[in-house]
Amino acid sequence: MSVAVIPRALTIAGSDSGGGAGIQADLKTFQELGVYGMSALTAVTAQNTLGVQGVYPLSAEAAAAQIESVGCDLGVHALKTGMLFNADIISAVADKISSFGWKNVVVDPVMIAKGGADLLQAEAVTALKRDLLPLALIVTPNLPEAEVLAGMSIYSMEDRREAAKRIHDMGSDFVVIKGGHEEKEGDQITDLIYDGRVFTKLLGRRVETVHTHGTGCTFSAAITAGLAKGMSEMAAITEGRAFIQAAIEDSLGLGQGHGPTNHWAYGRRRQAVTQ
Ligand SMILES: Nc1ncnc2c1ncn2[C@@H]1O[C@H](COP(=O)(O)OP(=O)(O)OP(=O)(O)O)[C@@H](O)[C@H]1O
Ligand SMILES: Cc1ncc(CO)c(N)n1
Repeated sequence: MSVAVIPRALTIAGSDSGGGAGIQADLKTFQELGVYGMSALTAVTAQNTLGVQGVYPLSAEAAAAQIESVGCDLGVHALKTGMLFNADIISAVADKISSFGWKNVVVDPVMIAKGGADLLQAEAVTALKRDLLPLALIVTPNLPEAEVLAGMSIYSMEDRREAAKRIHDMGSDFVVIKGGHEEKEGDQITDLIYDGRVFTKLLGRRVETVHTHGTGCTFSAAITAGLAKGMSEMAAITEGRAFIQAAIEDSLGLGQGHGPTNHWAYGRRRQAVTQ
């Protein structure tokens, strides 16, 4: 009798005490998508729907030790990185990914929280580009992050394509430039995917809401879960988009500011369809 393999995914990211972003969002998403979740913490944040009240980074050694513990025992089918905060942590994370030889690597290049707090030190961008992007299978910048990585302003779809090409040249096989920060024009949001050959637009319905805390974390975690289950990159990205769309549409209305999305929504909708 064969024993079913349990898909396992690791998130290397910061803690959001409010539970809507960071490792909390990632682990909820992994769980909802049938993937066993593991975590390596890089920083603790005191955070809620109103903003970030404090950032307490861990040492690079602590981050590396957690990755080693997970990698040498439980095994990792796919991983994502989120908030990495400084260049030392980035280098330590990149070293561990290389030494384990992990290929299903999703890099969410988290830089600034929606309220404006720095989640990555400015001087760490060089380390991100030099050490981590060459190891990425998929990188998922939002528009401001794509501008920083590509070193250009983005106004048009043509600019987005140029930025995607530049970021692809840094070593990631797939680049997904997310459209959540688009100027509001019309009722659609475009995520642009580039695989080094073809541009694909993923169109989604724009939801008018303030509850978009942790959308990028949740989206990249859903993609990672798909990869851990053996899905192709495009299938994982497409399911990730459906997961975050449902999570935004059915948001929970918690907190006094930018509230979390609903990590149950996608699974509940699928259950409703099969009943
Ligand atoms: N109002 C919205 N309606 C529908 N989809 C949205 C909305 N806002 C964001 N999205 C989708 O959510 C995903 C994440 O995009 P976004 O640009 O918000 O990421 P982010 O800025 O990195 O998020 P965060 O920093 O809060 O984690 C993308 O697939 C995007 O299209
Ligand atoms: C810990 C953490 N990671 C990422 C984000 C970006 O949403 C956040 N707000 N907090």
